[in-house]
Amino acid sequence: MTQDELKKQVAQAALKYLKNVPIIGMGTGSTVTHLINLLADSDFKHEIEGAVSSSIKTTEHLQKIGIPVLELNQTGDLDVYVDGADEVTPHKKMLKGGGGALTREKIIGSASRKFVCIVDETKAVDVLGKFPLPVEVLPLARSYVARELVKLGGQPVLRENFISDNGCEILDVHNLTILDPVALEQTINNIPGVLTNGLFALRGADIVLIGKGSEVITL
Ligand SMILES: O=C(CO)[C@H](O)[C@H](O)COP(=O)(O)O
Repeated sequence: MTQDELKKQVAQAALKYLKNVPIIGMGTGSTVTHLINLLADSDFKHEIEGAVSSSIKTTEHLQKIGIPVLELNQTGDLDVYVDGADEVTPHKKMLKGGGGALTREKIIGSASRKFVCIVDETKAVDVLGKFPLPVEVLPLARSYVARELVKLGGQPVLRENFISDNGCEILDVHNLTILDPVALEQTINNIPGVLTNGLFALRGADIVLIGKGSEVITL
């Protein structure tokens, strides 16, 4: 199977977590795009009252298939949030933000009782950090934050021609050794000017679905 076929397969397996959930939380990325397409053809789409979306791209896609998009401020905590990841460990810690939606993803994921992470097998790792760690920064703090990230041993690279949905920039940090993802997540978030970083370790996933060969593994 191709990587895209694995993404579609794992998205299919995630559909059942959205059944009988009136207000769903929806992530961002190509795996989630498959999920929204499958949702459009599902027999329970009409039962969904609305969705809280993690990006403008996802909002547009949800609206296109007729699912109303709600603000998190209107809904309170959600039952289920489904999203992809760039890396995930057997302990369900994730590295996310390849698509640049990390801040909203972290907010909605944190405000959800169940975080379902859907990935193809190439994203399953033992140790996080091969994928460059995205750090969303206020533009005026970019250089300062970059220097602080160098002190932590990383090599920050400004994501070219990219402005997040929050009007911020992203530094992709290469070569970090992530021995303690919880500690590093907190350390980076404590740098003034950082909106958030792509480590999802303090609040990892509750369920991880991995598309592997012809099957889907559940952690
Ligand atoms: O964190 C993300 C976006 O900010 C995505 O979940 C992550 O980049 C995985 O994307 P894809 O499903 O396209 O592989």
